[in-house]
Amino acid sequence: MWKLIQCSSNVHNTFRHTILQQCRSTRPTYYNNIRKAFFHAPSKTRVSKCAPKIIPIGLSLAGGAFVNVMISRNKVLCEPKTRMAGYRTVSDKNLRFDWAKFWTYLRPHIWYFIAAIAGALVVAVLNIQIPQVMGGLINILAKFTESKDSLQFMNEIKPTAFKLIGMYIAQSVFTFFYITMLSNLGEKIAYCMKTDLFSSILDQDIAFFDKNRTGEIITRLTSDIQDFKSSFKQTVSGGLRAATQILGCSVSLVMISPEMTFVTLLCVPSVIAVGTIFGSLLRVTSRRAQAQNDKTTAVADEAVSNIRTVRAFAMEDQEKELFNAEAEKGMSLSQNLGVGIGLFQAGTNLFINGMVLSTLYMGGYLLSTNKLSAGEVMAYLMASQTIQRSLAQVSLLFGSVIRGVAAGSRIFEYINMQPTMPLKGGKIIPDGLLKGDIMFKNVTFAYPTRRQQEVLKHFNLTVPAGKTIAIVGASGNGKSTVVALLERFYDVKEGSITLDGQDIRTLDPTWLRKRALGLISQEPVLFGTSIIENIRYGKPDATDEEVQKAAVLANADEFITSFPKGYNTMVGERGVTLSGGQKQRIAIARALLKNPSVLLLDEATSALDAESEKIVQAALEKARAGRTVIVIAHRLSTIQNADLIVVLDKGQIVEMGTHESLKKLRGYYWSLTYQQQQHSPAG
Ligand SMILES: Nc1ncnc2c1ncn2[C@@H]1O[C@H](COP(=O)(O)OP(=O)(O)OP(=O)(O)O)[C@@H](O)[C@H]1O
Repeated sequence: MWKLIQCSSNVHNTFRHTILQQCRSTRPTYYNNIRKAFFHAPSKTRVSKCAPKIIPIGLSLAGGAFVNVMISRNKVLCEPKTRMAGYRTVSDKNLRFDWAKFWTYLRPHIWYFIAAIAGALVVAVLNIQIPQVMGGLINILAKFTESKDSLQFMNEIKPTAFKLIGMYIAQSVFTFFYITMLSNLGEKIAYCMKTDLFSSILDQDIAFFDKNRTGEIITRLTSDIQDFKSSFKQTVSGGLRAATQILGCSVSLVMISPEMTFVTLLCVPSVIAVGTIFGSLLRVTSRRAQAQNDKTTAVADEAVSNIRTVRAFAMEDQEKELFNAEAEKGMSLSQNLGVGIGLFQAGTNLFINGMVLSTLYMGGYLLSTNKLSAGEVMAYLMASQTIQRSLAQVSLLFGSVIRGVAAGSRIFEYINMQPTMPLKGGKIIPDGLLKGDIMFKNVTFAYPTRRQQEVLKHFNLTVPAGKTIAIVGASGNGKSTVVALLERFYDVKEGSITLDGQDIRTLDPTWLRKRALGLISQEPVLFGTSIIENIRYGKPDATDEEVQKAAVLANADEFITSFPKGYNTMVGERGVTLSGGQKQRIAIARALLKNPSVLLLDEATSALDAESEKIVQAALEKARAGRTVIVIAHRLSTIQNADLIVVLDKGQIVEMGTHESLKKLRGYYWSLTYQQQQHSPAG
């Protein structure tokens, strides 16, 4: 299957240009159509009005790569397995169950599967034979209804009765065996899928998290995995047993009486046809219901994780209303699904009961004409009842299959997603050689979720190693974006960012974040563990002494050691048991522990009161020594000592200089300082 191409917009522009150039020479007749389609493209992935036919184009890419690209009705597709730097290919129909992927999970545990199948087959064979043995038993009973010779009766019935007991015991043992095997298999597959899913989610671009709500993402990890697992177990165990029993008992039925079997099975094909149509309708409803459940979870997740904001704005009622509305939509979709499944099961029951009645009618008739014995009628009834039970099980499994396939499709959608920015791989500047020279060269950038809004426009900035640069400007002017780009949370649309002369896109992102850069932001996020573990997050292999040294540097050691449990104090969820200033100093210690060459301070003291700000500021002053520092600050009083102050307005640098020179300029910076002096308590 051809894969849909996705790429970041700057890559897309180059790609578009390359396609058009090559198309002009190889497919001149389609050139205009394709050109029109590309230039009307509303987003990077879809081509709105496109060439009427499928047009394959051989495409040579930079670096000697050659791929076949296909412009289909409204999409640009490339060959499966094609890998192009900067592109990600996604399955055209994201929400289809990916059987090939599923096989990669099943394959390593195939022996469990085979063992389970073998066990289930033995059980099924026993289930098929039991009615026949039971029929024999009935025939013996019928024979002795007139005669009162109990000794003879015991002698005749013993072998058949023991055979039956043996079969029942074997049936139990093999049932235990195959269910255990299947359960193990299901757990192993679910474990592998869950870990791959989590890993894929964590590897996604930051833009993915901008687009998708946390609750929706978490649902895939929790209820979708759970649904898939239980559906898999139920379907394989129940389905396998039911299928073999239906097949085996059908053979028995034919052997006992072909005429009766003919009558019984007359209506099966039509039932299968109706079931298939019904099934696809139910699958769609099930997917919708699950998507709606995700939304409901997301609303709850947001409300609960932001409970303080909800409480502070007295928004409990509105949150409840929002949740209720989403839950109601979910309920109505699930109700529709329930009605569908109910209809299906009711129809199946009707069919099954019809089968029993016709069997009795025909059986009675054949018995009266001596074509069948009582035991044979009994065996026939038991076999047809086994089929009946199996069919009932199939109809029950149906709902579970639908839920499982929908859950699996959603899990594979995320597992198959490839981030456009790798997390690892690339150049590393060896320790000791990293200086910390930073340069933004003609950078233009728009967030992936808002492509029309250019947040930085032709932004140029040089930060020499060891210097402190402050970026100031009104809110929403792109200050934090500068930091986000340096951290490579996003890639620039145009231009480049270099560290010691190396484009950061060529550097190993893990090394860049772990070793080169230290970020301290306004809202320090701590994990719900001990203080020492929170600081150690900056360098997992740090010794206790290193942790304490970083805490001393961050002016945090004093307050930490004043706690009864010192560094082992638990901080509570997101650090709720600490004050803002304390949390911030732990975050500083965490960043300093990795000894970064570049320190990024994004409004690190803005959320603090004057007293805490002074302590944190003192910690930051110590931390600055020997590092390149980029400070973003609202309170201009905190950045007066910076070597250079850059004033941003609407994503462009409008002024640059030292505090004194900018004040003399009496421009934007001066007016910002003036406004703050007016509003400060002293002013
Ligand atoms: N993840 C995002 N997705 C889409 N747009 C964003 C995102 N983050 C920020 N923006 C937008 O980018 C613009 C610049 O935001 P940025 O956070 O860089 O401003 P700022 O100058 O740091 O503001 P503040 O001083 O208030 O923190 C704003 O218009 C903002 O709405």
